[in-house]
Amino acid sequence: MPEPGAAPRRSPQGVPYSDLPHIVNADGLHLFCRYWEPAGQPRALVFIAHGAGEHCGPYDEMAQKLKELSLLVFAHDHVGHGQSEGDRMNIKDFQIYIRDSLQHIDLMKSRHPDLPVFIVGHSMGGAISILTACERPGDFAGVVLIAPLVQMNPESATPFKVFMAKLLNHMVPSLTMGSIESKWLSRDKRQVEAYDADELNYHGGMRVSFGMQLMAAVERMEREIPSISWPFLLLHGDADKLCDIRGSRMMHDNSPSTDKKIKIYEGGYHALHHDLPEVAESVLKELTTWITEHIPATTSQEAQ
Ligand SMILES: O=C(c1ccc2nc(C3CCCCC3)oc2c1)N1CC(N2CCN(c3ncccn3)CC2)C1
Repeated sequence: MPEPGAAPRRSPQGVPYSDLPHIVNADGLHLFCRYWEPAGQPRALVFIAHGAGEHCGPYDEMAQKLKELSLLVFAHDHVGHGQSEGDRMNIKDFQIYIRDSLQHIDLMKSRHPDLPVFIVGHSMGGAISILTACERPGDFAGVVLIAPLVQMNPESATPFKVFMAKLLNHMVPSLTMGSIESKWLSRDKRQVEAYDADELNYHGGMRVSFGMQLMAAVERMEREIPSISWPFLLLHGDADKLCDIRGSRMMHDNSPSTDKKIKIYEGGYHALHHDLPEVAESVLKELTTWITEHIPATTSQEAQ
């Protein structure tokens, strides 16, 4: 409880968190949450992990589709993103994203103990999803990964550039690197304009220290992939200029999971779920179908 008379904690946009759905993470930071609850009894829980520099608002359309299928969808803005507290798009340890995700997932599981849990993650949110599922390998009915960050692009992250990033991280960690233009992230101009106009997105350059955390997450995933046994669906565009599709191919080919699927979108850009309408529609169809097919039959259904 806040100290008596203390000023209310407010979001970066100045809104008191007492007026916003939120959780407080282990570091005392307020994380803005969104919930899409079906009218009747939910069939499953779905946690959406957004990517770097964005927030969970743009996943509303996806969440509404899942809610229509009686799935209870929930998400939060990661530390330093959107309406949550924290230094903008910066983190001292990537594990914080995973810890906070597990905190939110555990909260929702405590409210719905008998429901299967799924995770959907995009880009860096895909890395968060993978490492979260790796921490609780038996807890998730499935993981859907949309253009996940799994591997660095060998053209952009050359050994020399990685060496320089590590050197700069020791010298000037807050130095910002160049950022990819949003027009290379989606072929739908309206989506690009909406992304660029969204003030809840981070539009600055990526700090070297943040890039190092992403690289550390990539190295962690490389070590984890040979032991991944949970079900997953990978959706990736082969024209992705940010998160190399080779990472998704490597995960699909090298994980021992017996329930894995990869769907490649020819010409697809990074933000597949916000790419051309026919691609975005297909992504929604693929993930909603895959999730509903992976909801275990309930004992009452089995009895029929
Ligand atoms: O999670 C990410 C993201 C951002 C920058 C990244 N840089 C790396 C490299 C850096 C060097 C070390 C290895 C990793 O990985 C990144 C992931 N993103 C980009 C965000 N998406 C959100 C949706 N987008 C969108 N939406 C609508 C219209 C246009 N774009 C595209 C950008 C999420």
